[in-house]
Amino acid sequence: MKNAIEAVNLTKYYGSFLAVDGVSFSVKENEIFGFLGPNGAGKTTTIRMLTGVLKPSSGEVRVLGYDMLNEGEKIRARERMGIVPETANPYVDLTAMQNLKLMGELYGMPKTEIEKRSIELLKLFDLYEKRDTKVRGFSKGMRQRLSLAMAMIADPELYFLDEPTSGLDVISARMIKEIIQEERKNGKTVFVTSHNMADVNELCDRVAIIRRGKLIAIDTPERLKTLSKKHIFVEASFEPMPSEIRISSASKIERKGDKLRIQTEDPDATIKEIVRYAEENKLRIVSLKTLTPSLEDVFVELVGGKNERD
Ligand SMILES: Nc1ncnc2c1ncn2[C@@H]1O[C@H](COP(=O)(O)OP(=O)(O)OP(=O)(O)O)[C@@H](O)[C@H]1O
Repeated sequence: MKNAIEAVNLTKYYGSFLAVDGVSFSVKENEIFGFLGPNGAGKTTTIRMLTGVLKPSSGEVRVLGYDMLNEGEKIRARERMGIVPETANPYVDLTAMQNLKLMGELYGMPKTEIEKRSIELLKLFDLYEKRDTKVRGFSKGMRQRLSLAMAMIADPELYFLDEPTSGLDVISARMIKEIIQEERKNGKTVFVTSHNMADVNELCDRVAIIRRGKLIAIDTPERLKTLSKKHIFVEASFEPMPSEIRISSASKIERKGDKLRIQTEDPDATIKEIVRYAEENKLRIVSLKTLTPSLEDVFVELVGGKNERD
């Protein structure tokens, strides 16, 4: 599979302040790739360099095979991208329909196609009834839905979405996430920044975590969870319940109601020991399960639980 995005040693200084520090990664075609980090970590700066809005201090960016540092190639790449910036900005004095039409014209689409696609998108985002209302009267969720609709007008191959669900009502956030997933099914690639672990966990095939301008981890959500050393527990309950149990691979054993909660860095070894222990002591295992950490646990552990530049 080809790469939709390739960033090599991407670096950005604002004056003497190093905001993005030698970041390298690639995003495969048809992947939903999450870019996760606390406030001020460098997510927006990175997405702006990837989309050609901001020139890197050094490093290389290729998007859809185009060199984003070459002006001519950048224009061709941008024709095939849909972008929702951090502060999404449909014009408030235009209606929803007018904003979509304007965007379609910017992409150079034929008039009849703009009309057809706009109606389709207004319906998809549940904005059709409001098509002739000025955006000034729209809620934040409606504006964000419209912004994504505008990014979708020319049916791009690749989306860049900066915090698309941040601060939205539940219904708008859900709708946006569903449409992102639907677009992936249609073969599209999505690069999405977020500081919301739950969203990233739910949406993304792979996640990069950025901290103080540096990439500190990049993997699937499930594999990232295994990076956590502190938060893996095995819960077991036996009949009869032993008053004491010795498990050499456990780092801590606690009684929790009718279960034993066993903290471990090696759940595989611990589970095998529990089964052996039960057999040797003629105990029946009533339940046995592994509690893996949430992506949030891992995130807090890796980034230290603080916003970057507080
Ligand atoms: N134009 C600028 N001039 C100077 N410093 C800037 C500028 N833009 C961003 N910064 C700083 O660079 C760092 C990274 O900012 P950036 O907006 O990329 O972070 P972020 O991860 O997107 O954060 P947030 O989640 O708050 O949007 C921050 O410390 C920010 O204050």
